[in-house]
Amino acid sequence: MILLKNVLKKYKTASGSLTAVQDANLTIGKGEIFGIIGYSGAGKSTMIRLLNGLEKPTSGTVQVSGYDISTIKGKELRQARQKISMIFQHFNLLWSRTVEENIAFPLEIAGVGKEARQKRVSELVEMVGLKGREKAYPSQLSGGQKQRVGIARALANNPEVLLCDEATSALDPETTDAILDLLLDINEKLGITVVLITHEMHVIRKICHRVAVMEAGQIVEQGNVLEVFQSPKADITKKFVSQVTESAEHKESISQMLDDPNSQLIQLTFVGKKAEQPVISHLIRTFDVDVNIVHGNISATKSGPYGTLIVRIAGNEENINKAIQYLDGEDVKSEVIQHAN
Ligand SMILES: Nc1ncnc2c1ncn2[C@@H]1O[C@H](COP(=O)(O)OP(=O)(O)OP(=O)(O)O)[C@@H](O)[C@H]1O
Repeated sequence: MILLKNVLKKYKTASGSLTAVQDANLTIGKGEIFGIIGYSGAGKSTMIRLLNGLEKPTSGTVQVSGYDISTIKGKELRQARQKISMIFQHFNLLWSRTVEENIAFPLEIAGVGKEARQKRVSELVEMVGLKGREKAYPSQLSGGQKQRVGIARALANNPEVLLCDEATSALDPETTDAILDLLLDINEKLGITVVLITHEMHVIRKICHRVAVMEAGQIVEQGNVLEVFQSPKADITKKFVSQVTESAEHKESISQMLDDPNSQLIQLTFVGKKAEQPVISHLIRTFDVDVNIVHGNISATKSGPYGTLIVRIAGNEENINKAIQYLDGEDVKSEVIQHAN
């Protein structure tokens, strides 16, 4: 459905050339929800503009829905763009038009007749949960309702790909979750491919199947969301994962416990069925160690549950090491927590 091959994008700037994306290779399957996460300046917006043809790569290939976006122009590019729709952080609605007129707008542009337009608009209003608000103007809507209009408008012409540009970044946590649930529902009902860019790991955890992590223009890590949560490799990925698993308060209390010379703090990561097995009680019975649970957390991802448990293991060094080896053998990822340098 989407293929990026060796994509390089350089911008010309007053002080020379700036590399915004380099060595980007991605394959996104039909019907997938794929997240691209990175901090500001990582190159996410450039990636999305490469996907909808607003930018051409300096070199490399971008293919979407069977179109070679990196080379096509004019009429062919316009046709391709009808299959690729987009929603935005600040909604980009027409303020002088009502909800139904906003949703009808892309249908008018596509030359859809009045009757068919009305029918489609009412289907879309129903789908995004805006029934009863058809005649309202954007200024009379909450942020979440505005994004619902944005989503309905984006779906009007039955696109194959929906690009979401920080679509929940302007919303409060509860509204964010409601909009993410709507995107999930639409993806399941319509089989539409969703590509979203975000700086929030919560968004990735909640709805994405796979994720690519970007830093300084490069994809530093990509994979199945559950696997990335369980074994983040790049430092930046570890930071993103800790966004959902650790609070600042929790980091502080952990840091105070690290000074005890007779125990080790271990972070255990469980996925799927492992989260339900009696690993800890076995640990205490088999090895001569004491185990104290310091912190526990379990989150749902699109592909199953993911849990972290921080335990303090006390005993002699040999027994602690044996206990850690046992945990590794059980396929539970364990990591000794040390002071950050
Ligand atoms: N049109 C442009 N001309 C010159 N430089 C640009 C242009 N667009 C983006 N850049 C630069 O490319 C780099 C990547 O920017 P990009 O907007 O893709 O990152 P981002 O991850 O989306 O960040 P943000 O969330 O802040 O937009 C940045 O250094 C940015 O300044």
